[in-house]
Amino acid sequence: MALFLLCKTPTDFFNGRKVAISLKPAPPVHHALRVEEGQILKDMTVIKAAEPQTPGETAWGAPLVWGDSQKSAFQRDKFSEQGVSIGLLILVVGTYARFVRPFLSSAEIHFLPNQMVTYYVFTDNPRTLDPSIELGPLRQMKVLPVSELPGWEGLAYRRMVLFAEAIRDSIGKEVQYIFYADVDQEFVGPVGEEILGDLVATLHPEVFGMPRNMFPYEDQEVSAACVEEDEGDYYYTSEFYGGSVSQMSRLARDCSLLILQDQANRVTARGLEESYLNRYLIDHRPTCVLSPEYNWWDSPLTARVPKKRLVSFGRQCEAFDKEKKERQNC
Ligand SMILES: CC(=O)N[C@H]1[C@@H](OP(=O)(O)OP(=O)(O)OC[C@H]2O[C@@H](n3ccc(=O)[nH]c3=O)[C@H](O)[C@@H]2O)O[C@H](CO)[C@H](O)[C@@H]1O
Ligand SMILES: [Mn+2]
Repeated sequence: MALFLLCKTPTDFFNGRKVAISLKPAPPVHHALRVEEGQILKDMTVIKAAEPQTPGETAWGAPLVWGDSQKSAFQRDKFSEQGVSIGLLILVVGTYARFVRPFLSSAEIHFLPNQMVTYYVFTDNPRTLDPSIELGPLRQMKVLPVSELPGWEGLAYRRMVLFAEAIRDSIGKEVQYIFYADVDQEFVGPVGEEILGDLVATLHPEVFGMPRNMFPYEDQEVSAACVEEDEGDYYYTSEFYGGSVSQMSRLARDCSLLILQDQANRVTARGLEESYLNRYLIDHRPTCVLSPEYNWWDSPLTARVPKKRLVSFGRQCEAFDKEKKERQNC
């Protein structure tokens, strides 16, 4: 069954939206692949089961990081001697305010606990952070007010621009490394210095282990995010990525240009920001690839991992059926 088509032949792969001017939440990958809830395509299960579980390196020689590997332990030792400063960017707008406290509390415990971390909270409502959250001695928080981002549509178009400007104007002068994380997640296991690198991207847990022709890259040729059939090594998640200041500055700037180009042409990539990020990461291969331990949720397609470290509750909810969504207050 051909589940993926070329840029030249736009299809209804993602809900029949050739040109989606009004934005709709991106469908979970198992929906995009037409897998019914709880029912996995038999051949796909075989393909996924046959994949090596914890490869240590990418085809281009970048480390593929599993937190409990020896290489990761070595990397942690190396950095623990020198000390680094890291900025963690989160966006908290509208109803997503409900996620910020659990997110930050979990980051205090698990996210680079022995390093200098500054949380940069982009929010339309700084009061969300009252009363202030108690932070560890090496940690601080900076609130960056954002305005006029009505709904997801405004956010999706403006988010990368916001980051690019903030990195250029302030953040870039204050820290050595910058990570972005979706706020609808929680750290549930240690995330240490093994994640540090120049350009760091995380493998999408539902796509990891699938053959290349199943990757849900953008396929509309009119989109700046379009990926040709012979391109692409991995499909990355948009929920967690990072790198050095210069690399993150370039990533945010270039992705925002791709997004603005599509906006001008009244086109939207079907996977929204994830599509633009994947396009960028094909043109600029990551120097460090994080395994799905660093972006995990439970769904029929999710790869099994030795340890869960960062779990997406937002995407977890999307993977539930209607009844479970109600039970879990999604
Ligand atoms: C908005 C959107 O398309 N979400 C869909 C997208 O999740 P995603 O995980 O790609 O997006 P998301 O809903 O988590 O939004 C990304 C991030 O933007 C911020 N944010 C977003 C919206 C908002 O009203 N306020 C706010 O602060 C927040 O930090 C959030 O974590 O793909 C999922 C499947 O894989 C589901 O289909 C989600 O419904
Ligand atoms: Mn999310």
